Amino acid sequence: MIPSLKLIKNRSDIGAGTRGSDMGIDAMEIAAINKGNHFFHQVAFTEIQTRNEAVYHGDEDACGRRIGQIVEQCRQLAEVVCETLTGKEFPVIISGDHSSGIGTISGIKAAFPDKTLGVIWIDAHADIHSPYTTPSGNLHGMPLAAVMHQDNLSCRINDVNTHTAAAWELLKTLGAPGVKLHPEHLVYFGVRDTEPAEDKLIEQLGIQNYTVAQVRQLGIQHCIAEALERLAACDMIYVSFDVDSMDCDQISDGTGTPVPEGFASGEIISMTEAIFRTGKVICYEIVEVNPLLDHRGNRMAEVAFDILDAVTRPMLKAYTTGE
Ligand SMILES: NC(=[NH2+])NCCC[C@H](N)C(=O)O
Repeated sequence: MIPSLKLIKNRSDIGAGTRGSDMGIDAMEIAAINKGNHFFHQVAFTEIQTRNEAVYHGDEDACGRRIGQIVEQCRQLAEVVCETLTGKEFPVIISGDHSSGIGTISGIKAAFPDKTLGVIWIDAHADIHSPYTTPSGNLHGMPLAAVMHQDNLSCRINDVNTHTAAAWELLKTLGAPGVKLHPEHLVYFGVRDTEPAEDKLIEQLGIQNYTVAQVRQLGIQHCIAEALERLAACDMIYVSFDVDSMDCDQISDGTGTPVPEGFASGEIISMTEAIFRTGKVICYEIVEVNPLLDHRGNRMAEVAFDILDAVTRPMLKAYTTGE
């Protein structure tokens, strides 16, 4: 049976350095309305309470900005993701910034502690820093290190205070104890803007990244088939789509950390559809749409909505028609 889809709106932007990704959800809804598409009206949704007022507080955590509030945000998101999955629904999450990945993965592991998780992370960034290596202090650059328990201390550049260090340990244990994702069960698509500490860790852990050029040269179906082969031992797959994986020059700069030479939206759709065809995907997330930074009207949100619509349409159709 195909589970019914549950939309989780997580309007949190405090893991990013620039404000406004909390408005990405509303920008996508407006894009849908303007296209005459009733997705946001038809799909059941839950909203996660935000802590975005944290931007007004003094922040002592230079190596993990607003980390205390992000622990709470991710804890709450994890609870809702877990409830959704145990209620046999399929969570589709729209988040502000990508620190949400900690909450989502923690929720999946809370729901299925004994199952092996595979993650396909479609992003321009590796998001594998820890407070010890981050150049910015922004938590949206750290979600994968948190769930994989990778502090990467051999590349340490920061002195981390005790509050940040304690909150980081809390982030690692959200939802379920232990490592939630093993490096061999993570596959990147489109990563092209990293720092040396990330490059070293990726190499050391042997994490696979399919670059935009490789995907074009080898073909989408080939790369996805290979990626899925790598995740053959995984019982379930989470697809995390950061819109900055797309080409900011060709599509839009409506995202906090835009990067050129990325994917086209059609490529993202084909890749995601191929991943969904495995039947193993149990959760899908879109992040980092920031309409305040968009120099092309509401284009990033329009494109992000088209992708959401395309990848969820078969699921929606199946459960409304009972196929
Ligand atoms: N999810 C994102 N947009 N991440 C951007 C991270 C950028 C940079 N690596 C940092 O840690 O600050």
